[in-house]
Amino acid sequence: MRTAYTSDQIRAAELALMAKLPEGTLMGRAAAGLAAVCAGLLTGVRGRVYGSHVVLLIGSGDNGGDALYAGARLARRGARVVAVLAGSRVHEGGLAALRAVGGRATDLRVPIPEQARELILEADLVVDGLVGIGGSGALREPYATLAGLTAQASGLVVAVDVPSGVDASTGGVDGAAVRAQVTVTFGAYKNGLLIDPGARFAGAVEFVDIGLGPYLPDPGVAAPTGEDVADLLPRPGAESDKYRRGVVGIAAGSDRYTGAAVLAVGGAVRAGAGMVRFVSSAEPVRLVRARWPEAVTTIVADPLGGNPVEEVGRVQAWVLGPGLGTGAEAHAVARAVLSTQVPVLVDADGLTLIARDRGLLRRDAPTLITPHAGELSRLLGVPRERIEARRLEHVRRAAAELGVTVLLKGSTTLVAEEDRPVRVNTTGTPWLATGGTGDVLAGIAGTLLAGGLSCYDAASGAAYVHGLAARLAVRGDLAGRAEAPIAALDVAQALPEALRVL
Ligand SMILES: NC(=O)C1=CN([C@@H]2O[C@H](COP(=O)(O)OP(=O)(O)OC[C@H]3O[C@@H](n4cnc5c(N)ncnc54)[C@H](O)[C@@H]3O)[C@@H](O)[C@H]2O)[C@@H](O)CC1
Ligand SMILES: Nc1ncnc2c1ncn2[C@@H]1O[C@H](COP(=O)(O)OP(=O)(O)O)[C@@H](O)[C@H]1O
Ligand SMILES: [K+]
Repeated sequence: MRTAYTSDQIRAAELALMAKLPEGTLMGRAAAGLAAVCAGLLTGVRGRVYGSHVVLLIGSGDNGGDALYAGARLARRGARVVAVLAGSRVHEGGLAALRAVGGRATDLRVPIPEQARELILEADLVVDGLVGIGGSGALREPYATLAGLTAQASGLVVAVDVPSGVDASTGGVDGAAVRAQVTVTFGAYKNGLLIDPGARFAGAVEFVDIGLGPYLPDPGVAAPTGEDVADLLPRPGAESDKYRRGVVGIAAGSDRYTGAAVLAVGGAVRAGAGMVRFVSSAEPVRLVRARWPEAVTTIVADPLGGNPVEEVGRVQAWVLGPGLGTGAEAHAVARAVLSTQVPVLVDADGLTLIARDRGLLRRDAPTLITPHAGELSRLLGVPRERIEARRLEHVRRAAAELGVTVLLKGSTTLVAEEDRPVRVNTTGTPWLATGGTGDVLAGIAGTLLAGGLSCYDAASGAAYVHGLAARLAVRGDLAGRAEAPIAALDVAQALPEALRVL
């Protein structure tokens, strides 16, 4: 499990560790790690460090100090290093170290942009040491202008600890931020490096151990690794039969929306359900039978004329909602499914139904909801953009207010349950942004619920496997082939291979 922390948590740990070490030890470790990554990158693109042009963007805090000491190390190896001093103060020790080895510093406090512009645009490497975990709020000038210029840099951009402009604790970005190819982070991951929009700005994250581990508190955010997920997933044993492996019920589709049902059933079948029981009206049932003969189907002609799921048979978990519709008949199906005593996953139209009738969520058995930001917006009465800008806050709030497990979809998928760290998914690809992939995800998570996983584990396990399957589908395999668009069914079809390589 990769754990992540807020700035305050990291600062407290750093203070505890620093108290046991001679002054400057941590910054020394940080700068050495930063310089090593930069040297490796420069060697990769230019063949050597010697003679390369390095520009350091230096703010007034210790983040700038790290960059200056790292710059001094690069200068010692023959790099031509210029520090752009953007703050009202500068880390004096770092600046002296840089100057001592021939590094230059331009005092651009007065007329900043022009000179800095050329330096940034033409450098082989720009090192962002404007602000780190001490940053708060939108970047002020001249930092904002400098951060904006990094988007036009022709060379590499490496952020120190966290890209300036990204809120390290939340991943929020208000205004300009440095867009880095690589972020070299010290001591521990910060939440903002894993959660969008911040994660997008961080690029690849390189971790430098400065010895903080024993001083870190319990994390508020955690990203399961492939190994963690493999450990969670149920595997059939010699004694297994289809019922013990888990029967998942899927109440989805309507005469108007048939595809969602086919995709959700496909996700469930391909994720390894013992059995899928599908219940819907005649047309989706016909299509599901044609595409997935493995599913056992039940047609409910009149959901209002009795309990619409009574005839379905025993299931260990339900998936409710994809393509279900939102009228009175769909409501009757939702009420019947949510009245059962087994875990229920609510997605898509099911979420619209519970947004209108919160009473449906009053139940004893566990409930997992899987909204995207638009659906969560209706549930919380918060604008969609605000949810996307502050995912961590809103996924936590939804779990607390609704008393359910929440999987928030989007460019970063998060899973929240009260009193547990928010889980972040690290697989996936922007190619997943295509109609129907969410239905496949619902089917996968339903299978894992039916297999006995908790909502929390089923949701995070499903997100991981779904994202991995999508990556496989996009490339044909994982070995660096070119990418191609995928359709939702491709994700379902790639599930066995994803489970094989996990
Ligand atoms: N504390 C420690 O033990 C260690 C800290 N390290 C480095 O120190 C950093 C934290 O240093 P600091 O606490 O000095 O803080 P920072 O250097 O992150 O930033 C603080 C400075 O930035 C200014 N600032 C804050 N928000 C701003 C905004 N929106 N616009 C413009 N200016 C803004 C503040 O006025 C202050 O001068 C870490 O991110 C890391 O890079 C590392 O050297 C490792 C050890
Ligand atoms: N930019 C993105 N990067 C990565 N994954 C994405 C992105 N956009 C969407 N996704 C993923 O694609 C799926 C889309 O699901 P959803 O929004 O329910 O669409 P649909 O209802 O069409 O199935 C989710 O798993 C979501 O996390
Ligand atoms: K930074």
